[in-house]
Amino acid sequence: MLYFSGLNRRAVKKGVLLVNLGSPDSPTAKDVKPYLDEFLMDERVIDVNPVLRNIVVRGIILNTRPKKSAEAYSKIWWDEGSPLIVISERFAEKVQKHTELPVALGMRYGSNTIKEGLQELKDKGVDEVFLVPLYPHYAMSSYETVVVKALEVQQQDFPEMHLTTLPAFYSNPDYIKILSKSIAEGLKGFDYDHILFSYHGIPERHIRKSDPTKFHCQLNGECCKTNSVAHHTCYRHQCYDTTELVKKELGLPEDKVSTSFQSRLGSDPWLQPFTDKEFERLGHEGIKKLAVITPAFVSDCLETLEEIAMEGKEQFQEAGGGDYIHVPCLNDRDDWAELMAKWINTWAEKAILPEYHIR
Ligand SMILES: C=CC1=C(C)c2cc3[nH]c(cc4nc(cc5[nH]c(cc1n2)c(C)c5CCC(=O)O)C(CCC(=O)O)=C4C)c(C)c3C=C
Ligand SMILES: [Fe+2]
Ligand SMILES: [Fe+2]
Repeated sequence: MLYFSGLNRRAVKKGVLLVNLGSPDSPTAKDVKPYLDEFLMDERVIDVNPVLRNIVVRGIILNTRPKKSAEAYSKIWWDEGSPLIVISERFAEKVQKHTELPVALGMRYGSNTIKEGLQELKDKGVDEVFLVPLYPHYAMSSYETVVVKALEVQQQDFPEMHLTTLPAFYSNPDYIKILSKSIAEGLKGFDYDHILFSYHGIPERHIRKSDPTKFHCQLNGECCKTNSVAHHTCYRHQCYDTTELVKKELGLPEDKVSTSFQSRLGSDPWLQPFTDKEFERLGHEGIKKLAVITPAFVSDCLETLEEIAMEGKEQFQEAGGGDYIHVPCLNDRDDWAELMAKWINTWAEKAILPEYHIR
């Protein structure tokens, strides 16, 4: 479909690039190593000076982590490949059914790169791209690095292209409705004692670095309750907001819901409370039936299928807990693909981005 842009009424062709994190090519240490190298050498993931990052990543982490990670990936790998990649492909195909704009998929790390995704769009004549980082929340190690990489690639290889980016949608009312519906379906028939919302963790330092005011984010929980421009880029605030909005949408009892942060790496202070410690606490406190929700991820992946659905269950039960479920991510649900297409079509027709509320 052709659209006209600006005063000169230049015909532009619009298209969409969905971007997810990426996975290794196979669940072997040989393939996990180069993938982790690219991931952890990203200055927005391990944000220390380049010399130190090289020592920490290549001199320390990559000596042991690939083998351990490969074992974890082996437990969740599908016949078709990495769950994250397969689910993202299925999602992109479904979105394509609901929009006339060409939809391409790229990964931030590993194979199926952002460059390949943009090339696919270019081959279809696209010069106006709607960039969709597949993360509900803003973090420099997830959303921001996708945007920066896409802009770098655009400037270097596709100077004629123009990118518009979908904002973090953690509080978008339509998104919250669909997320809540998926949770309600996942909880059906499970008479829970407690629901834990577990988000991917990040170092506390990242929150301070992303604070444009440089004084708002105090990491004490109180800052997140006062309205601030800092919340556009405060991952902690946005995660708590998603929990609150779902709690409200589903009318969940206040005392049966909590929020925690998983997957920490290294010894720096990371966002707390930690999910694994929460499993122990809840088990010790006599919680018998626990449901875990993982809204930092739109697709199930290593962090949900292995760390939460497998390891988490063991940790909770070892601490005295009983029945345990992990509610799947949105994955390729029809309503989620339709919502993404609605955002895309609204942008294409009216140049309007979806509504979200900063509080
Ligand atoms: C400093 C380390 C890391 C930061 C910061 C980080 C932030 C972050 N990550 C995701 C989403 C995912 N991470 C995944 C895997 C993963 N993450 C890290 C490290 C950091 N992540 C590592 C080392 C790994 C690899 C696996 C391992 O060795 O444990 C995945 C799963 C990928 C898959 O193939 O399934 C996702 C998804 C977000 C959203 C985020 C910041 C908010
Ligand atoms: Fe991660
Ligand atoms: Fe805050």
